Amino acid sequence: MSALLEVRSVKKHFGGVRALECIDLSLDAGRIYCIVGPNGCGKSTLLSIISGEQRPTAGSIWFAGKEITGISPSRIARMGILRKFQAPSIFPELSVAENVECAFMAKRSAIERLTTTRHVASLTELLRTIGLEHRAEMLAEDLAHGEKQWLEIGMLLAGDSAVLLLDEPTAGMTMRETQQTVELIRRISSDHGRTVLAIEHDMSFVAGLQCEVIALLRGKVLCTGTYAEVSSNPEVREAYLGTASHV
Ligand SMILES: Nc1ncnc2c1ncn2[C@@H]1O[C@H](COP(=O)(O)OP(=O)(O)OP(=O)(O)O)[C@@H](O)[C@H]1O
Repeated sequence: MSALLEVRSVKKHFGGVRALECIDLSLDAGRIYCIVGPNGCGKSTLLSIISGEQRPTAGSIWFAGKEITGISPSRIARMGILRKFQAPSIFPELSVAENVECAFMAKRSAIERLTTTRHVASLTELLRTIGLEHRAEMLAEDLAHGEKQWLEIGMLLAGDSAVLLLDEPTAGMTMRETQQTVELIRRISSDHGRTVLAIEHDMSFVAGLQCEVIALLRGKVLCTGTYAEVSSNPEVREAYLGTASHV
């Protein structure tokens, strides 16, 4: 089976700063991947190149067998690669259900909008997936921090997404919220078949996902493997505060 998303020999230089050096990645449909690495190693730059916000200095990005290098972020989003930033992009003055409704509206055709029974079923199912069915009528601005993040993930799911790019999805969350986010992302992959590529610093989150981990260091892929494999790699441990006990 060919990969859904491929990063081929991607470099990104900002003047003399070599943010990325010859990155190759191959992501399969429906699987979860986590990028880890110290501050400044190129994690955000890599996500920005995949989502089209930045052009690589060299190399290419391929999605579902087509080259998407240099395509605008909005076209890439319409093709099914959606990015979530740390600060949630939700409509605070709308209810939780209305927020998800907006995401459904953005993708549905006029005829589909008229088939309300099917739509109500999808809305209810989606709210259940993100654990917010009991909050459907609550204003989004009144949600707890973690719930706002789950709502935005739900909005990405409601759109025609094949790949979700998540930028530190558990930043600022309690341990319990982090654990619930692990469960949500695993459901997104197993039940909804979405590919997830997340950047994360919280190693309990990375370990909980039980996914392929990609360790970056100074713009290069240092190693890939399970959390246990990557976290026991001496170079990875060295990169995190010398012998880093938190990896
Ligand atoms: N627009 C830019 N102009 C110049 N240098 C940049 C730019 N964006 C990123 N860099 C540099 O590229 C390198 C990689 O940055 P990047 O933000 O991708 O790292 P990161 O791993 O996401 O870091 P963090 O974990 O702190 O978010 C850093 O040295 C950074 O200073």
